[in-house]
Amino acid sequence: MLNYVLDYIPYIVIALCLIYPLRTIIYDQFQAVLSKKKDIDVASAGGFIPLLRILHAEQGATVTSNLPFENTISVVNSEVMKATLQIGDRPIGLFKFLVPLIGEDNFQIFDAERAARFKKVSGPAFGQEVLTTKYDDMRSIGIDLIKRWEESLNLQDSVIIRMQEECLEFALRATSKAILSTDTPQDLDFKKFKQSYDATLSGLFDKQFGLLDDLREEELQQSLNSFLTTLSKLINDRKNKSTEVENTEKPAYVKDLLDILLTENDPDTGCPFSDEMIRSIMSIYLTAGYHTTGVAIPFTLFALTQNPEAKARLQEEIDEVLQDRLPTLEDLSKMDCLTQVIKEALRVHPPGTFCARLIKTGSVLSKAVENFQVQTDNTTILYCIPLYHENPSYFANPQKFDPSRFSRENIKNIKPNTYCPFGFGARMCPAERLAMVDIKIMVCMIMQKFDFELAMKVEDVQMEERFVVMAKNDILIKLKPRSGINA
Ligand code: HEM
Repeated sequence: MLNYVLDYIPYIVIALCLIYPLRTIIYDQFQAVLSKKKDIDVASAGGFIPLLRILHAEQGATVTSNLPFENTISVVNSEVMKATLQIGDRPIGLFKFLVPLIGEDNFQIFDAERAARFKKVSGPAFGQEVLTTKYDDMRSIGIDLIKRWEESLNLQDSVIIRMQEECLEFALRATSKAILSTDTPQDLDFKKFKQSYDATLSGLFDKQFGLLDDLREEELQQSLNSFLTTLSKLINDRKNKSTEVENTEKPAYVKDLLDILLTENDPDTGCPFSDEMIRSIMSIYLTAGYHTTGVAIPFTLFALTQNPEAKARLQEEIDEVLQDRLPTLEDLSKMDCLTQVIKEALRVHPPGTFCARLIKTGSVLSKAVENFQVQTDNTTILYCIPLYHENPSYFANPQKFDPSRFSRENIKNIKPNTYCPFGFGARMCPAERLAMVDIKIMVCMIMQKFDFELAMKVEDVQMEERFVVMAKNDILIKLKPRSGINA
């Protein structure tokens, strides 16, 4: 045995001599392998949400390192969300990319007190009264779309719809109706308005990552100008109309958001809202309501195509409640199964990526958050919405699409501060009710009129992080006629 080992000694010595001069290179390579995980960034992770998924898997509920922003941590914990419910400040940098669209001084980054004062004034714009007044108009937009699809169906047995694209159109129209009123000018070229808006949002989003070449930069500037000019025209038309109405007899009228901005004082200055601020606020509300609602509808339909039992149950409810008539606002509020399906779809496919709060120096947080390394020292907390929704300690079997989680019996079992498609606390979405009605109108009327199935491979339904999480290749839905209402 000893002889056997001795035979190899010369080889070992030669190998060591060869390796020794290369020791630094080998060490560097070894370090590179070890640190590879640390180098992971948004691009190599495949997006910001996948990056957060990886970092949370490595670091636990609180991620304090390797985030692409300074003084920022990411937390997936209901106690931390609870402790920060009252915090109403956001970090300024987060929405900087939208400044060309919404201006430097914009509601998204109003500090807590200013935002609260504004919300008090604008709150009624999303109340029940406005919803009731606007409901028929919003539903008519849905009916227009459905009629268009039916016309295509007259010529063939089935039709394939780019559902995301179509529902984005619905969402932009419905949100405009809700906040800008029904009397949008006749000469508005809606397609152009939508195109310029889409190009603006997409251009601004990519620009922050340095992804615009000169051609797209030029396109962005043109689209932005076109969008802002049209928006100003809409606002001015309405302003003139308000004066006409004021000069004549004032009808009993429920104020929408634009009415409020045109008639109330800015609580911050005590003077009328400036034209610039009105345009900024309208831009923010449109932007916040458009893509979010527009993607929520196709993702709900997609989830139903993959869950035939839930689909059959919902179909039964729709047929039972509505028989052959159009859904009223009251009908929609009675349809429990519809609400549960949409809530579960928003859990599995939340349009929003993350919420953010700035914990200013001196903010007082409850003791409960001490364990989560949240310093009250000018720190931004990110709350990644999908990570809350897919956490198995909050939602058992989270990958399963199970609308019954939101049934009257089960909903009390959902841990508070874990379900957050519309955000949470002081800066929660002010238009949850409006958004739910918009989604319900479309899902309900589509199911009343059509049988539907997915018209693409499931694996081709891919998420793409834009301003919201969108379907990269759209969601293709095949529609076939079924006996239903005569809209
Ligand atoms: C499915 C549809 C929608 C979803 C999923 C959604 C989601 C969200 C989320 C996650 C936030 C951030 C909340 C936070 O920071 O805690 C937010 C804020 C906001 N949303 Fe929505 N939203 C939807 C529809 C709408 C609509 C239709 C409008 C208006 C017409 C709207 C207006 C706003 C505004 C103005 C804010 C900022 C609130 C603030 O800064 O205090 N959203 N939304």
